[in-house]
Amino acid sequence: MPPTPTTPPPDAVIPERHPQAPAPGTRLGSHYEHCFGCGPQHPGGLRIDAVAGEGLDVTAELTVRDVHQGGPGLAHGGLLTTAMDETLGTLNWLLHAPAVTGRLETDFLSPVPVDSVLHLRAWITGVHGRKIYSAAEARIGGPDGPVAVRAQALFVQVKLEHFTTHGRPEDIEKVLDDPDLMKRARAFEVNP
Ligand SMILES: CCCCCCCC(=O)SCCNC(=O)CCNC(=O)[C@H](O)C(C)(C)COP(=O)(O)OP(=O)(O)OC[C@H]1O[C@@H](n2cnc3c(N)ncnc32)[C@H](O)[C@@H]1OP(=O)(O)O
Repeated sequence: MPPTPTTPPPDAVIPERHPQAPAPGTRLGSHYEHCFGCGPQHPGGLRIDAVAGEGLDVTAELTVRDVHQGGPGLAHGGLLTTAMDETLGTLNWLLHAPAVTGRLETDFLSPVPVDSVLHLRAWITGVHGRKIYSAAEARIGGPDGPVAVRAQALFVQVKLEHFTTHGRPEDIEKVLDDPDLMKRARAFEVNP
């Protein structure tokens, strides 16, 4: 593939897994209960629950449901991009570096019928300053099935202020008022 802004530059590095990264096999759960990508409280959300891999990688599964349709009986492409975005976002946990999507490129290789189980995998391809480069794929029918969707991304590391400055105030306040410290931290992936 030709280089794009999501291709790591030659002097990007592959960092170490953070010493406090979740152990391989750990379910990462939801970072925010109302998140469209992973929140259990979201009625139509994707409820992605990624699992930490051995290295700088994660896996997840997504069952495509009726509410995810674009064409009749087929997954909406934007929805599939969201699944890639969310899975890529969980890589933050392996670096302990809160980061947001700056750029996300998605290739749709084959249609994805409703009721399909997608096997998602995401991995870090390089880090350069605040920029985290990563890639993901979604295989259909099993972890070794054909690749239906492929993505490359550039995430940019941010500070807590990114969320507290820009988020709708009532939602930020609700999170900050939560007595559960872990929930507060995870909502912003500030101290994963
Ligand atoms: C809590 C986690 C939830 C996880 C959910 C899944 C992930 C998400 O969907 S996050 C939500 C979607 N993303 C966003 O809302 C981000 C919106 N954008 C922004 O806030 C800003 O543009 C942001 C933070 C990405 C970059 O801004 P800023 O911090 O000022 O950095 P900036 O100096 O512009 O860029 C830093 C570097 O990234 C590069 N960069 C930034 N954006 C892009 C881009 N779109 N394409 C290519 N390069 C980019 C810059 O060129 C710069 O490179 P260099 O260091 O070599 O000069």
